[in-house]
Amino acid sequence: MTQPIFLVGPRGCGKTTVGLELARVSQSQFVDTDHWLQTQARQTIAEIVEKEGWESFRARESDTLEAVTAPSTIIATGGGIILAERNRQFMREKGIVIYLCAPVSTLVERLEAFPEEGQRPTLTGKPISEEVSEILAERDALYREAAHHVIDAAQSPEQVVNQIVTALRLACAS
Ligand SMILES: Nc1ncnc2c1ncn2[C@@H]1O[C@H](COP(=O)(O)OP(=O)(O)OP(=O)(O)O)[C@@H](O)[C@H]1O
Ligand SMILES: O=C(O)C1=C[C@@H](O)[C@@H](O)[C@H](O)C1
Ligand SMILES: [Mg+2]
Repeated sequence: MTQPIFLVGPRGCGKTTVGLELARVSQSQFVDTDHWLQTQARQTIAEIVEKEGWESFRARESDTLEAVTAPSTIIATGGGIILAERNRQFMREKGIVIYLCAPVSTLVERLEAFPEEGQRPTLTGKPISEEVSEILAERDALYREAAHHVIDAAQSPEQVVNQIVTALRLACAS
């Protein structure tokens, strides 16, 4: 399969972790929009947001999505990529979109263990569990709208990868 694969979902659902493993087993390229953008800008997301605001970050993120999209590539996206209709449409048209879906408790547990504040500045100013719950409630429908497949991301990275491989094989066969 040469179409790009886009992994979408909230912070901590495992897009980067699972994407790296999926690229390894499928012998594909891997790119992470958050990492790519921060390398190009030579700034963290927290710095960009502090200096330029969220709107500017979102514009950079949409440009990044288009710049990194290529055949045989697994693309781990930022948690808010689905906010722009342009991005949802672009991903659905150009490749296969996979929503890594996990409950709030799992996301909070992972984010508390690995906060990575430079990449994940607060979105609401609220405590982490409140923020995750509020943001997921706002975005779940958008992740589903963008996705061709919804995968249970509460399992181990290897199990999540296996589910994705199975979903893609089944989709190919049908
Ligand atoms: N399936 C998993 N099982 C257990 N731990 C996981 C799993 N997936 C990710 N993690 C852990 O949770 C943390 C967050 O994962 P990751 O950075 O991959 O999420 P993300 O979806 O890329 O988040 P962001 O949107 O902020 O980039 C990581 O430190 C990782 O070790
Ligand atoms: O959920 C979000 O809106 C974000 C998630 C991260 O991946 C980064 O893209 C950024 O911190 C915004
Ligand atoms: Mg990530």
